[in-house]
Amino acid sequence: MLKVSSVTRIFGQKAAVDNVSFEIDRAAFVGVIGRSGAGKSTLLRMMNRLTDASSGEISFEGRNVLTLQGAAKRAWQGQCAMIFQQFNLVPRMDVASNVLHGLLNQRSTFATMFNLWSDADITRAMQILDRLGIAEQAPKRAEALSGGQQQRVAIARALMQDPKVILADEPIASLDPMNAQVVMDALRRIHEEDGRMVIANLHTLDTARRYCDRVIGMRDGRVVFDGTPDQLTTGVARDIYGADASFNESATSTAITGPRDAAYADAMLA
Ligand SMILES: Nc1ncnc2c1ncn2[C@@H]1O[C@H](COP(=O)(O)OP(=O)(O)OP(=O)(O)O)[C@@H](O)[C@H]1O
Repeated sequence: MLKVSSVTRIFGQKAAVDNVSFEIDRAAFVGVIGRSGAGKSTLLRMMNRLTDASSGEISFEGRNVLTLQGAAKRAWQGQCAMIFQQFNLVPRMDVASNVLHGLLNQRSTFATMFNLWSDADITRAMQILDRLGIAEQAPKRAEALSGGQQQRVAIARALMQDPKVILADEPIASLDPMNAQVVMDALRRIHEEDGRMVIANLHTLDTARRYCDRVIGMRDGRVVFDGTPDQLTTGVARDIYGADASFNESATSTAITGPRDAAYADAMLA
């Protein structure tokens, strides 16, 4: 499905991503972990074509997305929606309009400028907000919402594109543990219910272990681990983070506690 082959990105003298290769053959939930500066964001940004690769290939369903230009590139960016640590919403715009802006790639500039959304688009935006438990926030300005709610608006905006892949760059790094759990549960549910691939950069081990089917560990631009959460032992984690024997897992923990079950998630979303 997604094949990353010998991808490198050089900034100045430094390889931010250094000859990275891996394959994801189904719509899995994949976590990418590693210390700050390991190259996680650069890797995701290359997939989404926000950053150019220096060399290598990234193919999705058999097509190299790194060479796409113009409309084909925009169409690919529509298929792999990106979610950011800082949500990247328009703060003074209402929540529903922020979500509708997920359609930007598919609409003319004219229609977008004048907010000419069809009834079907508006209904869909509201259904997606409802699914994420924040429909009642639709008329509010995005900036009036909590961080966890804003990230769910960003997820709703991504879903508006009906993407095959969701790329999440540190989606919970700005959130408290409770909101982090709500957002991760939402991403996991979207993955399970819709069969969308999720690739999430995560800075905490416990989150990666808990939510991901597969974890890729990066260090200094290279993949140093690629396996299941079970294989991600403390020793392996020490290697990925480049820490010595005093490595303490809790230093990379969001301290999410409590059972991950539907009732709990529903209570949080209510
Ligand atoms: N636009 C840029 N220009 C120059 N250097 C860059 C640029 N973007 C990233 N880098 C460098 O590339 C390396 C990898 O950065 P990247 O942001 O991909 O890492 P990361 O693992 O996502 O870290 P963080 O979690 O801190 O974002 C770092 O050394 C960073 O300074």
